[in-house]
Amino acid sequence: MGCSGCRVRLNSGKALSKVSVFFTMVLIFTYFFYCLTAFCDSAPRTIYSQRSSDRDYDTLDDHRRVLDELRSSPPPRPLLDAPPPGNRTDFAGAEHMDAPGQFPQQTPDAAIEQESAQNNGIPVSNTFGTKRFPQAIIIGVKKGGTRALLEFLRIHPDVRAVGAEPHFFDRFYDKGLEWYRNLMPRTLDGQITMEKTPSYFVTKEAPSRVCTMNCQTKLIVVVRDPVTRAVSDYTQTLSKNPGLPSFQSLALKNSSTGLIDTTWSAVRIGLYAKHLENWLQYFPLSHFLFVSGERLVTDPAGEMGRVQDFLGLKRVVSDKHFYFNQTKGFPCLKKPEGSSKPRCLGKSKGRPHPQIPSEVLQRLRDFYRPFNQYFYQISGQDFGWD
Ligand SMILES: Nc1ncnc2c1ncn2[C@@H]1O[C@H](COP(=O)(O)OS(=O)(=O)O)[C@@H](OP(=O)(O)O)[C@H]1O
Repeated sequence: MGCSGCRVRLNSGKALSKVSVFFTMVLIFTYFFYCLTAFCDSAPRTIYSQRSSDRDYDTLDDHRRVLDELRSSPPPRPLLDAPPPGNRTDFAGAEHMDAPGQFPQQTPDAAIEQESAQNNGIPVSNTFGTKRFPQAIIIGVKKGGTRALLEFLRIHPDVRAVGAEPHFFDRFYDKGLEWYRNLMPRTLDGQITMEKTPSYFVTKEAPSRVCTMNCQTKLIVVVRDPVTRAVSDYTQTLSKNPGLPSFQSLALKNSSTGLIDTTWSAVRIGLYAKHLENWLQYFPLSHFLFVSGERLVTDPAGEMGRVQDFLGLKRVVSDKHFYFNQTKGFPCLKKPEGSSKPRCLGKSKGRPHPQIPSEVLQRLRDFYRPFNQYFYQISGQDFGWD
């Protein structure tokens, strides 16, 4: 009895081991089948496939890290390797307004990143719309009021603009048009892409280059009395280099003759007619809008009306967006895009100018007069600087 029990146990043991061998074989077969059809993730890989997979993770990590860095820290990094001495504050985000804040002055990358950050962390601008070449560019003039104009325009829901100055058509042209297009914010159909780089107006090659991108581009030039503009330019340089020689010693070739030194950029930039002639070789006058830098201060809404008409936009930006800030001495925005606070431009916009001897200013005024007259003639607008 005892032995027959042993046999039964022996037989059932054999049957069990046969079943387990069968299942093991099935498992091994299935495993190899999956490996052969490349679905097997746990199979040992070749060195190449391991590397490429690591690379995928690295890339993802890199993207995540860069995005995190951009989100967590405001971007103090200068956009472009070497911004020109006269424009550094435009890149570094170094401009601070009198209370309660400042307009964005940051790198293109950061400006683009901020667009997504502004949507409660939902990268709306990264997912919708298309990066397009600008249909309109503020090409000048330096110290004319270009930042104010761009920030006023950015209130408009149909305008999307790069925050910083890309300097593509003067300094970074060799990076190629795709590089430039990539700096642009995404826009939906019907929205206008814009940028401002005031040095384009005085860059010889800029007109042909802009035309190579698109000869239909609309061009906006903010012009200001060239004498005040020169002093403003000098003030900016002086703020970065307190040891700078006096304005008069730079503006005059020699004090006894009173001849103006036209090689000094602060003087040369104010020869608007000369620079405009260069642009008119590539663009008809109808492609230009000349904005008065003076009226942009005294009547921002009026000047913005002209700009919106020129761009074919609905007149959205109006009186109700501005108030005159007595402390700043300039118009400020009641409620700029993405903020609930009223804001003025940074400290480097609208700063006090040093006292310049009146005879030097008069000498400059006399020098500019014929150029101004000629500019009024070509542009068809009298800015009343004389
Ligand atoms: N609303 C408002 N707030 C402050 N400043 C204003 C404003 N509107 C025009 N301006 C004038 O803009 C001048 C600076 O011009 P830009 O922005 O073209 O300068 S830059 O070329 O970008 O450096 C700046 O020149 P300065 O007064 O010499 O600082 C201002 O006079």
